Formats: sequence, structure tokens, C-alpha cells
Amino acid sequence: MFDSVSNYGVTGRALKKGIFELHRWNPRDFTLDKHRTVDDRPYGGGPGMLMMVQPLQDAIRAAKAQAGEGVKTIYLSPQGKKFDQVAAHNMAKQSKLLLVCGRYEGIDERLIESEIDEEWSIGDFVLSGGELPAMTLIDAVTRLLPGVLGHNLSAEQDSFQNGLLDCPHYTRPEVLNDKAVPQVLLSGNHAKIEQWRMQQALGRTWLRRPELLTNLALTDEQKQLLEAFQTDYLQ
Ligand SMILES: NC(=O)c1ccc(NCc2ccccc2)nc1
Repeated sequence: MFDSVSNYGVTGRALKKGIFELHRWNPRDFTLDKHRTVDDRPYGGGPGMLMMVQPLQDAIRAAKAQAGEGVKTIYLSPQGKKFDQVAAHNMAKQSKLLLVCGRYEGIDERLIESEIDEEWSIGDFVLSGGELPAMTLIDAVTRLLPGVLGHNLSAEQDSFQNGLLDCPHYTRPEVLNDKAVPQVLLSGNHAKIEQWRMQQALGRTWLRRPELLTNLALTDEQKQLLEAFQTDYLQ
């Protein structure tokens, strides 16, 4: 599964450039029985299985041994803290991250207490494993590492970089399905273009995710731009 972040795109290139390393540890390789069992039954009964403790614990300990000092161990689960761009920025400052991906109904609570530093969730939904959340985290964090994105600028302007949704984007042709590109974008007036983009980001955040605005301290200029957007919209 992790080939998708190691062999393609921004993350694949960053790996190739040596900007980050990715090591995989599969509990199945730490099994001691001939069936290579990695699941186990839950005490108290109930549907589903849990990750069997011994292979997972041994895999985590082997990964920590290889990582050495200063590794932060993260468990991906629906019970974790909600991952967002601020969390991605903080994680990008960590030199070593160990991502534990659960399957089945998860892992023994005692393993979380003894081995996990932080529990994170990428959203309020349940997936069949923690691998896709782990790859989501790898992608979001890697993009923030120096040298990964062509222009660091695009990382800053990335939506959610400044806590706002992104502005709309346009490319060729100038007229598409009878719709023209907003004139300001063809004007070459970069101050006006930047202002228009900020106004669109503010307006779209107000329309689609107003709760994001409550956490932001808008500058006077941003307040004016948003008010103008709202007046126009409510016309
Ligand atoms: N929302 C998420 O980040 C997420 C993480 C993992 C996951 N599935 C694996 C799993 C299920 C139950 C308990 C622990 C792990 N689904 C969603």
C-alpha cells in the first residue's frame, strides 16, 4: 500500500531526493506461528478482532530501535485528535515519526498506553486500516518540508495554510463553456490579483466553512475585503 506515497508524485520525488526516508515494519514479519497470525480475539466477546499483541509490540519495538532517540510514535484511529494543517506543520518539525497502523477493531489499550505518544484521526469516519490515514499524514507533512514543493510560496498559499479555504483557480482556455476567466487575472496587476484572491478565499470560507473564520484574527484589510464580498453576495 505504501508504494503509493513512495513511488509517485511529490512524496515519491522527495523520497528519491533523500528529503525523507520511509521504513516499513509489518507485524506479520514478527509472528512466531506457522500461520503468521496477526489478529486475536477481544476479551469480553463482541464482533471483530484486534491486532494480536506480540507481533505488533515486537514490530513497534524493532522500529523504535532502528529509529533511535527522539522518535514520536503516532497511532492513527477514529479516537484520535482531529488532524489538520496546524498539526501537519507541527509534525513536520519532528525528525522521526513512527506511524502505527491498526487493522480490525484496533489494538489493545495497554499497547496504546505503553507504546503510543499521540493518537490522531484524519476525520470522523472508519476505514479498514490505519494505512490510508498514515499515508495522508505522510503526504500532508512531506509537502511542508523544505525543498519538496517547487515554490515554497505554493505551500504558504496552499488552502488551509492561512486558515482559509483556497481561492478559485483558472487556466487555459480564456473562455470555457461560454464562461470567461475573471478579468482581474488577465490584468497583470499583481497587487490587484493578490487582493482578489484573498477576497475570494475570505468569501468562500465565509460561505462554506464560516466556523473557520471564528478562529482567525482578520486584518483590517481582510475585514474590508470580506465585507465587500458579503455586500455583493447579499445584493
Ligand atoms: N479516521 C481515522 O483516522 C481512521 C484511522 C484508522 C481507521 N481504521 C483502523 C482502525 C479502526 C479502529 C481503531 C483503530 C484503527 N479508520 C479511520
